[in-house]
Amino acid sequence: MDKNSIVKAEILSQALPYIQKYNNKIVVIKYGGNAMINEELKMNVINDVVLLSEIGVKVILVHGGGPEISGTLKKMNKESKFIHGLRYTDDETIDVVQMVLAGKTNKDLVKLIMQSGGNAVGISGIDNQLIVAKKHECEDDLGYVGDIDKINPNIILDMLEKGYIPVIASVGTDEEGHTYNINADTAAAEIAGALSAENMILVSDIPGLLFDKDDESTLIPLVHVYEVKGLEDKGIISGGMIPKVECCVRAIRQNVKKAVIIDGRIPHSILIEMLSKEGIGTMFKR
Ligand SMILES: Nc1ncnc2c1ncn2[C@@H]1O[C@H](COP(=O)(O)OP(=O)(O)O)[C@@H](O)[C@H]1O
Ligand SMILES: CC(=O)N[C@@H](CCC(=O)OP(=O)(O)O)C(=O)O
Repeated sequence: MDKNSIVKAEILSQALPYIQKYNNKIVVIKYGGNAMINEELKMNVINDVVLLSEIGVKVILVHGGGPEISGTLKKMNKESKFIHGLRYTDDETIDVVQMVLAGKTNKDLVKLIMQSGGNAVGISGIDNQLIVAKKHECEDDLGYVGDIDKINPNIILDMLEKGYIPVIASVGTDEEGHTYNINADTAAAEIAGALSAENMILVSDIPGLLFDKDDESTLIPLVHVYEVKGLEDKGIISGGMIPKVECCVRAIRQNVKKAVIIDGRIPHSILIEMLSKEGIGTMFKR
């Protein structure tokens, strides 16, 4: 008997309890733009998403695309400005955000899922008023950056029911029809919360939450919600990590059982997180 076959069978059999645990359960995966840059890694992430869907997990893919938005703005000679991890979004920028996120990035991901053998439908938070937004409140005026007022999840449930993987771009709209730029981590957390998801996974290009953001060996594997304030006060959480961590906390507070930040650069990081006892990245717990 080939030794390799035995190892493979062993791995599959160890995954069985996790496959059973997640059967028919909703899992929200947020795929960030920084982990989308390399085509090979992109295919790796997409293959994992399709595999999970094939084994009966109700996967929802919420995506960002920050670097693509910045790249398009740069071609227009417009510099991007971020305040506390959120993009300052003026009239011109919101059009670019909608065009890039709900257009190219969304449809590219749908195409990859189809190529990988899955069934996907791409929508944005504007469709069927999935994400009802309002202007983001803070001391700085960020223009058309939105906070989420309400999630209308029926369209997602209909898609899942029919066996489609919903691929969701993080833009929303208000009653007057203004479009808002929503941080994709925020969109994932509110969607996960509205659907009481079993798990929310934020796929980025960092190992997880680090004690020292410039030293990848300083991973914090587990964070309790009550510890977050202290980490913020010590300045450990900054930039794009601020919305990410806040979203994990919000998801947990809305009864999502587990929220994790994982590294999309590691092949099959989603499967390692979901189907093995080792886990990966930073897990947030109540
Ligand atoms: N404590 C920390 N641990 C890890 N990353 C951190 C930390 N504090 C700030 N960061 C920054 O947050 C970034 C991740 O956020 P972001 O770039 O918005 O990711 P994504 O595009 O995947 O949503 C990292 O690249 C890093 O520069
Ligand atoms: C308000 C705000 O900052 N919105 C983000 C939306 C895209 C996003 O979140 O993309 P990543 O997940 O790739 O960072 C932006 O304009 O970049």
